[in-house]
Amino acid sequence: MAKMAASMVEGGEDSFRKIFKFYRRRNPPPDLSDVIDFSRCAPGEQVRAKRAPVNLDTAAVSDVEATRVGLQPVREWRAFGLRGHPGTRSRQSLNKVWMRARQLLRGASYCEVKRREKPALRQVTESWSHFSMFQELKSRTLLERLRWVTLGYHYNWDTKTYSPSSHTPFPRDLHLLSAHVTAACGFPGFISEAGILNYYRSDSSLGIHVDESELDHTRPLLSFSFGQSAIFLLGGPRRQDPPRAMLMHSGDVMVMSGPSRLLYHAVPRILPAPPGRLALETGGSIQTPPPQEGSVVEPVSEEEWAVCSRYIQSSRVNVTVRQVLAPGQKFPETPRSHQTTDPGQTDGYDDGESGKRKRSSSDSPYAAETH
Ligand SMILES: O=C(O)CCC(=O)C(=O)O
Ligand SMILES: [Fe+2]
Repeated sequence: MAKMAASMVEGGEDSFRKIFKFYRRRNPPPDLSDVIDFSRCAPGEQVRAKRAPVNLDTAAVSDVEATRVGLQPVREWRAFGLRGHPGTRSRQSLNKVWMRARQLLRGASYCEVKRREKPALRQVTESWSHFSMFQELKSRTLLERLRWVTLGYHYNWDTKTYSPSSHTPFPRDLHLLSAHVTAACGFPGFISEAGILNYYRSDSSLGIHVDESELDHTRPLLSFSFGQSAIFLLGGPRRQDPPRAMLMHSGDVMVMSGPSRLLYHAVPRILPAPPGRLALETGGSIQTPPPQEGSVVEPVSEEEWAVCSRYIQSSRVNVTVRQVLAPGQKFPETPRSHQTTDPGQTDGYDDGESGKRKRSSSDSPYAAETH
């Protein structure tokens, strides 16, 4: 079975879609032996050929700065790159930084939320206060329906653009967290301008896509994962390039930078978190974590913390943070529409089965449901 995924990699044209379907399959469940699990790499261990340790700039972020945003000191992070990734020439096409993230599901309480409502499939954009958002989320059914939230420059799913007319201030704590992670990875001066939070239930998936709507691609894209684990497929610069499968666990941070910034990727499957993994985030209980001295992270109420802790026992939350503009760059007068696929593809985010899923403003391209 492991051979099956491997042979698809040689398959050419549709190999990404085939592998996506292979990992999404319910019956029989797929063999996961080809899926890279960075968490199984002990610190200092000589990693297999595919993986390579990444040098972090430990001087870029002081221990105090790291602690303030909920990070461990940089010297304690375990960072890996992916060597010889198919479709890239980079020997370190992917940096994966391991950290202990203390704050969870914070995105669910950020204001200005876009959400999709079922069964009316109505997309609404609303300004919600922190409090009313939380009140809404307490309703189990609403929480189950939540698929995505946007921050900063809100992404327009129809035009695939960001614009200055749809903007709310980017949360300071998430920006500082992102700026410290990028600085430690060798990218100082990162400005967090847009965020997309994806909420995954156990049967959710995210279709094959590339994130290219940002106007400056020289800046890295960050991805923070919380809750249940996911199989993440990282392909090449062309839609059909075969992907490599890896696990994203709670607390993982992925930094897509350099040539890997514009690689196709997808999430075909959500998997239960390894035993004990979520205890890191919840501190082993559903009690609110004690406030850290000097912390920049907004405090959460006990009630809010309990809802979030419960939610991630069965769901996955992924937060991507993007810099949209280069320093000093302005939005064009007439926004250009971005295609998120290579020529020939009409649908930016597909679910691995061409034509099956049509996108519109009432149908979020993110966290595509499998059913
Ligand atoms: O959920 C993930 O790990 C990936 C999310 C992603 O690719 C995106 O938001 O563009
Ligand atoms: Fe993406």
